[in-house]
Amino acid sequence: MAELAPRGIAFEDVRHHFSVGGAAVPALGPVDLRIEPGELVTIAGPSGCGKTTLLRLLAGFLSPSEGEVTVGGRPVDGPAAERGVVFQQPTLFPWLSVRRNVELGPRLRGVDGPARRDAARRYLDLVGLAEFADHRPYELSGGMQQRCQIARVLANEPDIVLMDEPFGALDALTRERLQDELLAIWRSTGRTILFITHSVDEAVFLGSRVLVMSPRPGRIVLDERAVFTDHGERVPAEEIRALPEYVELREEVRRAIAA
Ligand SMILES: Nc1ncnc2c1ncn2[C@@H]1O[C@H](COP(=O)(O)OP(=O)(O)OP(=O)(O)O)[C@@H](O)[C@H]1O
Repeated sequence: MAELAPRGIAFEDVRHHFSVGGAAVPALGPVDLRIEPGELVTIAGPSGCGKTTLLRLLAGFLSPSEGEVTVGGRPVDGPAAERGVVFQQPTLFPWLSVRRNVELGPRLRGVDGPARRDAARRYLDLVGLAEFADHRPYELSGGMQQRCQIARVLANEPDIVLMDEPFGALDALTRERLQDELLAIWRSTGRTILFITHSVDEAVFLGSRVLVMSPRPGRIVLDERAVFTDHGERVPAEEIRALPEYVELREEVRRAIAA
């Protein structure tokens, strides 16, 4: 097998089961997966197939029942700042301003005041919230709160960003805007991103690589390179979505999910 880049992610023969009423219920696996730094991997699959479980194993919130998850060759043995998680519902502290929410991670890591403020400014700017730095989270719309959460995670300078249906609760227009913003952030930061979605279109539009999982216990049944993110900067989203190869991959993903 080809050598994985130093900060690459590997799932090796990973299985996970949950104990329900004393019985082991298989939720995931076996999964063998290698992700190179800088990939934007989208993961789709039927409800309950184990997408979140896969993400939680990489986040270090769960340990696999069997097999091993490694980053840069080191086993994942708990959460770490190098792996940031963006949840479906923003997890912001309502009593802190937007800026202080974003500064919190760097503050906990002992980053000094000026550097913290710099990081907050840079990432709030990146997600288009610079003007709202002194607002409280509850003064923001759902989409803005989600952008704030993304800035908060990026301010920790994670190598890997794990996103669990981050745009699922947003209206269609906001969602499309955030998709474009995420691609811009990905291009400008070069982060590795794993992005779970229920939307076939979102998976194909965002992914540099698209994975589809089978029904529980989830295995990877489709693993395709997608090139549409390469067009993103030059070609409007609606033109990308009309490309024959885009439509074809969307159908392929849809069929894989339905199989
Ligand atoms: N803590 C738990 N205890 C018992 N079973 C669990 C637990 N967490 C998840 N499961 C089960 O494991 C399976 C996979 O769950 P998971 O949340 O990973 O799926 P998913 O693909 O993310 O689902 P969805 O798309 O609906 O969010 C499901 O059948 C779920 O009921």
